[in-house]
Amino acid sequence: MNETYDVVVIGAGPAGENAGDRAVKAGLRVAIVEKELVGGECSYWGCMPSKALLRPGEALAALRRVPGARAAITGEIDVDEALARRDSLSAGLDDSGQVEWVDSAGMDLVRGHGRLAGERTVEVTAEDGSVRTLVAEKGVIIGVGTGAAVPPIDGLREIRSWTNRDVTQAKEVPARLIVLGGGVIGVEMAQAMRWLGSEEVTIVEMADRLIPREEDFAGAELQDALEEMGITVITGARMVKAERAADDAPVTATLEDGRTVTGDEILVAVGRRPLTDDLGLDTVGLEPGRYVEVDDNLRATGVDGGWLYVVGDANGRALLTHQGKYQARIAGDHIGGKDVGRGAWADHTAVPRVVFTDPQIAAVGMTEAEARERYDNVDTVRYDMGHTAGAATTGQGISGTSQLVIDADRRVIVGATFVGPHVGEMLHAATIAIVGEVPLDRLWHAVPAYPTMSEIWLRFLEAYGM
Ligand SMILES: Cc1cc2nc3c(=O)[nH]c(=O)nc-3n(C[C@H](O)[C@H](O)[C@H](O)COP(=O)(O)OP(=O)(O)OC[C@H]3O[C@@H](n4cnc5c(N)ncnc54)[C@H](O)[C@@H]3O)c2cc1C
Ligand SMILES: NC(=O)c1ccc[n+]([C@@H]2O[C@H](COP(=O)([O-])OP(=O)(O)OC[C@H]3O[C@@H](n4cnc5c(N)ncnc54)[C@H](O)[C@@H]3O)[C@@H](O)[C@H]2O)c1
Repeated sequence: MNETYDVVVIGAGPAGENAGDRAVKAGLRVAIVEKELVGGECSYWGCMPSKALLRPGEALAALRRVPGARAAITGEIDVDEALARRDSLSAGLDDSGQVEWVDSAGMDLVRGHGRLAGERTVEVTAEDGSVRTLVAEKGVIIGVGTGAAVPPIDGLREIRSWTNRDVTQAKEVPARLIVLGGGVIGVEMAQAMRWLGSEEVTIVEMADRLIPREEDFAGAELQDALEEMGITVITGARMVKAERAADDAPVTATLEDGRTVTGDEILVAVGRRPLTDDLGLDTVGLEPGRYVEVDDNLRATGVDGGWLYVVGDANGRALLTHQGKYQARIAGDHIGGKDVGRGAWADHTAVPRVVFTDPQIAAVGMTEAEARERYDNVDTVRYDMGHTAGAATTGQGISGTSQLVIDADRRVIVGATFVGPHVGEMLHAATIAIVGEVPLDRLWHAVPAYPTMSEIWLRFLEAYGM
């Protein structure tokens, strides 16, 4: 027999959970389908465990920069305690807390693999093979997320390798780690593993710099910091082969120029693929295995009737928890009949991004290159965080380039990048300035407190001639 709801959400990650929650708050009856752990990738194999693994090293690095305090460091990182903290922050892979939350939010949890079976219909196959059919009178919200992409490198798919799941839940720190991909996961996990005791960490990145989607100075300054702590960074390199003589033997990776790198583990971190291949997309005229294109109300553009929403990683707009949750709130409100204004327009103009390494890279809005494509007159202004009084009082040797990208015709900020310890906490000011299109002449009156690192805002404006 079919079970009828107003809304069926497929995928109980951060995006699906939030979309369902908002739909309930709008008075709708909601079922949420989950095939693995309620909470999704972020809670167990993403944001939370990765930040837990980085934090001890980051805290120690911060203390080492403080003369007088650094003498108090007399030991090493307690790796067992660090891993236990990781376990705690990822709930020991136990989703009972999240299940309780789903319940308290008023959603019905349906365990199993959900698939569309035509318009407004979801079939859920449970682990025991039984199938339930859920009918969604108002609509279906897809929030199925992504999995690690594994490139077609000779041997790589055949040997034992690590994805984000293995590295974030590692029980031991490998002595030698090869990291394929110098994007966000690659650099964060390379630094975490090095801090936690890996003797040799080698990053192999195809592009000519780390974090290639951000400003070039950011990747270069991060590379300097990683190399200084003993990490080998190879950029502009193509891996052509990966092999192990036996499952427990070391892995040897061969690069296109003949160089080889040896490790105990190899982490593959070259991007993601949407989990839309086995989702019944073909039953509603969409192509399986792709990111589903959506409009700013998060409705799939290729589906008539506006009943299918896709939120979070699965629409490929911005593979970030906060952005998925933002979309989810808009989708949940929209399906509940609320006025959502222009919808998820910030996806195009003001996506905040933080790479949680030391130094951090924090960016929002457009890079300089993106802005130059979009606007006729673009100015940039750079300043070194190290020259602020806040950096001097925080510690010794703090430095890092920061930059504003300005649409000179409107005199508003359209992009910002900060490099330095803990600069992620500075990012929201820039996000507000971009979203609010705050004119620079008005910003002049937003006076940063002395002595904070936020004083860089004053220095930016002075450097811009104000
Ligand atoms: C190592 C790592 C670190 C990260 N760090 C950060 C960070 O610091 N900050 C940040 O903002 N982002 C971070 N991210 C990205 C973040 O994890 C994702 O953007 C976020 O999890 C996406 O949320 P989602 O709800 O769209 O998908 P997911 O979290 O992937 O959840 C999707 C859920 O759907 C379920 N599902 C899939 N298919 C089906 C199906 N057919 N039927 C039923 N259920 C299904 C899955 O089991 C999963 O539970 C990180 C990612 C990784 C891998
Ligand atoms: N702090 C955060 O917010 C955070 C942390 C981790 C992950 N994430 C999210 O997860 C997503 C996935 O992370 P990711 O690091 O896997 O992807 P990514 O897109 O950030 O980086 C992948 C990197 O791999 C490189 N690459 C691709 N193919 C390659 C190959 N064959 N050989 C060598 N290098 C290759 C790319 O040039 C790129 O630099 C990110 O885009 C981000 O949105 C966010």
